[in-house]
Amino acid sequence: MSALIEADGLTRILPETVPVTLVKDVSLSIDPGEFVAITGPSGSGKSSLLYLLGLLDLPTSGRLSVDGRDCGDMDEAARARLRLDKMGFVFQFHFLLPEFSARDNIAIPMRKLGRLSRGEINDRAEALLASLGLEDHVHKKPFQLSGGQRQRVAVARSLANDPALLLADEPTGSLDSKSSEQVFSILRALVREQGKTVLVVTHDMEMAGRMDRRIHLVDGMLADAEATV
Ligand SMILES: Nc1ncnc2c1ncn2[C@@H]1O[C@H](COP(=O)(O)OP(=O)(O)OP(=O)(O)O)[C@@H](O)[C@H]1O
Repeated sequence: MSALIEADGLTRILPETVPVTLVKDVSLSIDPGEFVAITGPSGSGKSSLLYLLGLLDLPTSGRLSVDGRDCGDMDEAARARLRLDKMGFVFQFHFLLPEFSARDNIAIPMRKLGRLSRGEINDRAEALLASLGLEDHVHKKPFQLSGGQRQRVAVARSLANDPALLLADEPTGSLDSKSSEQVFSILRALVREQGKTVLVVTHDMEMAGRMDRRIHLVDGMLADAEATV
């Protein structure tokens, strides 16, 4: 089986007067269907690494390939296309557009990709919402939803284009324990039942302990990446 993500010596240095090293010499490989936690102390570079792996930021040096494609010589349009086609993102704060309904928020990435008709997009958005227990909230705007419901809409949006890879940055960080558990269960089901690959940045070591593998960072570098499966 070939890896979905392959990083070799990935390094990101901010060119400040005194350069800031966010990520240093990270080499890793993520296989399809893995459920992986990225852990580490505050400021250790977890988000920075996730952004590099998600093609939201560019490494200063090192190589990255996603789905067998070398990202090194891609221009921003090619990176954007690969993101839209293969990746879904969930952040700590939902970043839903406030003036759009839940359904219309989910429709946006599908419209951008341009593969489905308007009717198909609406049907798929409604089906995604129903699959996450939100069938009664299709036409509600974000302010009419609870924090946990909003985050489930954000998960539905991340799944809009049926990505192989889901990248989540503290997806339960702003939720109470019940909603956190609900979102965690959804992510786990995406891996176990749909074979998706899910990478989650988390401070929550108990949650990380329930995932397949932990990638631990200290000062932007890999510490011990131990596997339990
Ligand atoms: N634009 C920036 N300018 C200067 N320093 C930055 C910038 N972005 C990030 N950093 C620094 O880089 C380091 C890594 O940040 P990053 O957000 O990746 O860490 P993290 O492990 O995700 O942290 P947290 O758990 O607190 O969210 C931190 O020390 C941070 O202060």
